[in-house]
Amino acid sequence: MTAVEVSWSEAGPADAPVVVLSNSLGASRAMWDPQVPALAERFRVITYDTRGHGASPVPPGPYSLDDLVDDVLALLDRLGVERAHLAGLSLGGMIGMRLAAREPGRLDRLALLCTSALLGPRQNWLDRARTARSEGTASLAPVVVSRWFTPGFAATDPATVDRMQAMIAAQPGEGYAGCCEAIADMDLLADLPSISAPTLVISAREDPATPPEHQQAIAEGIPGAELLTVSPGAHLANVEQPLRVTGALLEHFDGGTR
Ligand SMILES: O=C(O)CC1=CCC(=O)O1
Repeated sequence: MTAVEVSWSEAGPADAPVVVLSNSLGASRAMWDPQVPALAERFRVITYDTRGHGASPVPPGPYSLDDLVDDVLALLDRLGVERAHLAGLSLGGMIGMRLAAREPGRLDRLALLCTSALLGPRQNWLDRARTARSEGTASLAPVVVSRWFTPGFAATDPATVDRMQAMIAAQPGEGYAGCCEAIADMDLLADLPSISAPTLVISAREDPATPPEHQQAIAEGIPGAELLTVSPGAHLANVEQPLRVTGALLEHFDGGTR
């Protein structure tokens, strides 16, 4: 499939090093709102909506992970950006790993949050895709959002949970389904040893969607990768732990070590 022109925004100085933020399944680029202001003090921050999500085009699925990578590369080309840092959460991290393995020359530093290199069972993703197409994403949103936050966070900040559930329900069924099919057919385990970008892997201890052993496997597979675990936190750890996650991203993209 040819690349689509994804919808994007930018913040920060135009001449600063570029950080691209890649969203999870079911989210728009607004999921990065807790990180953008601080990152934009030092970086040109580019957020975009993965195809099938937010304001991006929704071509008929299935999509492949390589399609989603092609969209990011096309965006960088359109913006005249030769190299960038990239942070991706969940599906965004899968896109980041594949991009890092395929096009190492386009990537400086990589941050992988709450993601996986192999997320089965395949049939579950195909079933979820079918439900998204037949019943819409609103039917999936309550279960999906229950994995995004710990019960403690949901009790103290129900407004954020409601907002995130509405975000999931607003995603087009076809776009969500196409991305589920990309995950169904994804296996990045063989890509990990060839990733040369300095990589920070962020894990959330209470994440039921991509449990910490998935990030452990990624950190063991990518040469020199660093692993940071935050807690409490579930799948959308950047929202539940904004200060911790933003601080870690700033330090990593600045080239520091913890
Ligand atoms: O929605 C989920 O179950 C968790 C998830 C997998 C890939 C992604 O982006 O979110």
